[in-house]
Amino acid sequence: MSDLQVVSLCKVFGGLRATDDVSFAIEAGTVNSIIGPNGAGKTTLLNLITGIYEPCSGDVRLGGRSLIGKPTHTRVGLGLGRTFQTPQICYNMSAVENVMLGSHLQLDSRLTPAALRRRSIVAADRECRQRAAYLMAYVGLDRYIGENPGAMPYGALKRLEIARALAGSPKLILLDEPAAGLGAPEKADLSELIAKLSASGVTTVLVEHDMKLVMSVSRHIVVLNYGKKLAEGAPEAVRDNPEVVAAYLGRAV
Ligand SMILES: Nc1ncnc2c1ncn2[C@@H]1O[C@H](COP(=O)(O)OP(=O)(O)OP(=O)(O)O)[C@@H](O)[C@H]1O
Repeated sequence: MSDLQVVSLCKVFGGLRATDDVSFAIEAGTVNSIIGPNGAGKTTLLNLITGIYEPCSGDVRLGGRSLIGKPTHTRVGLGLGRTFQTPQICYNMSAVENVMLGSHLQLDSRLTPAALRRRSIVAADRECRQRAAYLMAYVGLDRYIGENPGAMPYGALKRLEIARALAGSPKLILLDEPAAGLGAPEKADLSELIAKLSASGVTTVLVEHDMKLVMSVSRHIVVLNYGKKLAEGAPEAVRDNPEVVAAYLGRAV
């Protein structure tokens, strides 16, 4: 069953077709990657899926429902989660509070009950904190729960974003260059975490330059070049596709 469907998606900046009639489907519960040389349109595509950009034409469907024109909180409510290329962290909050932010749609945010510290609000807050702590342990960050993110290494901040995205209970999580800036041991841990996410039923989509990681974790790969879909398929088929190799100018894929 397909979870995410991208249908004839287009985005034009001035005269530049950054996304040019791109269509593909992502199967529920699988790990997928979107790859392509610099400027191929990967980030634009991700921004179209998450609603940062509205497409000129085409559709994005999650679980059969169109996301076009829906605000970010509705997309999150429909099961979309994401991380950013550069971690977007609130440094005036503790690590666990950053993860709690990801649950805000599930909490009662009305002013009066919050100001009166109603028992239900206090209980929900405690539950939210416990779940955030659980998610931090899930991504391997239990030692940082009470820490300020400023004291955390870069690789841990990238995992903190994954925990925050998971706090929104996504059906599908988009990871924007999750391996960028990580060392080899951290990449190995990331690979394990991605496999764990997939095993738990979360559909995963990576936008990633690290081909070793992409080839080892992905079930399905979509290749973009100059805004168009150049190829898609299983890692071996994509790696052996002469057009893909040519697009990477001879770089080993
Ligand atoms: N907001 C924008 N305004 C104008 N042009 C843009 C904008 N965003 C992206 N582009 C252009 O669209 C094309 C695709 O860019 P995009 O960032 O999506 O590629 P990418 O595959 O993510 O590249 P990279 O791997 O370098 O991050 C590029 O030519 C880029 O200059």
